[in-house]
Amino acid sequence: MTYLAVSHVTKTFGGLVALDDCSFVIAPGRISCVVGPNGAGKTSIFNVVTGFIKADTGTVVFKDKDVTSLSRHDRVRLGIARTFQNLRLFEELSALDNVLVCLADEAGNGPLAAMFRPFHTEAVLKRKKAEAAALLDEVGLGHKIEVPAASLSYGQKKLLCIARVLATRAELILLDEPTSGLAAGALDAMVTMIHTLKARGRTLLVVEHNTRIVQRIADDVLFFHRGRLLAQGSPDEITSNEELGRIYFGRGDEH
Ligand SMILES: Nc1ncnc2c1ncn2[C@@H]1O[C@H](COP(=O)(O)OP(=O)(O)OP(=O)(O)O)[C@@H](O)[C@H]1O
Repeated sequence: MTYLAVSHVTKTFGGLVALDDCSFVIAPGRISCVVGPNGAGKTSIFNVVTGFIKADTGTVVFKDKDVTSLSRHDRVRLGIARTFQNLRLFEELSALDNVLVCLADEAGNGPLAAMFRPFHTEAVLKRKKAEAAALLDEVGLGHKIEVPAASLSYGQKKLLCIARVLATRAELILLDEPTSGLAAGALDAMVTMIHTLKARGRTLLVVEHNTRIVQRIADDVLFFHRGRLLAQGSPDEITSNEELGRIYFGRGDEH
């Protein structure tokens, strides 16, 4: 079975080539880190895989199904979900409600059911609240259920984003810079969370700038530069490649 296959994807914005004929395959159950200098195309490839942008050319296949023309919502239903660099939480809502809105709807629980079978709807809501609370517990936020997202620390907000992704029941999870901006303790909690997701059978694609974190979490690394996938290999293969090192560190960036 082809788990995830991106083939010949190109995306331009005006004259700028954000993705240039990118092809790669991801095996299930692994953690693949997407690395490269600023503007390399890392977020763009996430956007193409999750349906947030449409590629000019190329295809995306997930579990043998061509999802290239599916909407982002249909892709979530098939099991592809993501987080964002800028989090996109409902800041004024509680942690619980932030997760609740991401929980998949149960069949037969539409507005008509609410009108004619209110007790059923109430029971469904109760079940969903319990499920959302369990997910918050799983990411270590069980004690913050009623707290508005705005009151959480930055590290807790990032964990809340993970709970929201889990609520979609996705099996392929794309995390856009999950460790950026985190202090040591929160960073270790996120690394542990990423390993836990893998241990529970999830497949992860992770945009990660910090090479030390890449070494701690990655089974495979995809190295992007100027929209092109320059290399795919093990963390050791990629970090020991002098040419890639020059590209990555050549701008004096701190990684
Ligand atoms: N919606 C857009 N409109 C115009 N240009 C865009 C758009 N999205 C991305 N780009 C451009 O495409 C290129 C790749 O951007 P992308 O965000 O994918 O890079 P990145 O590797 O994620 O960078 P960073 O590490 O800085 O987040 C950049 O030059 C960026 O400015």
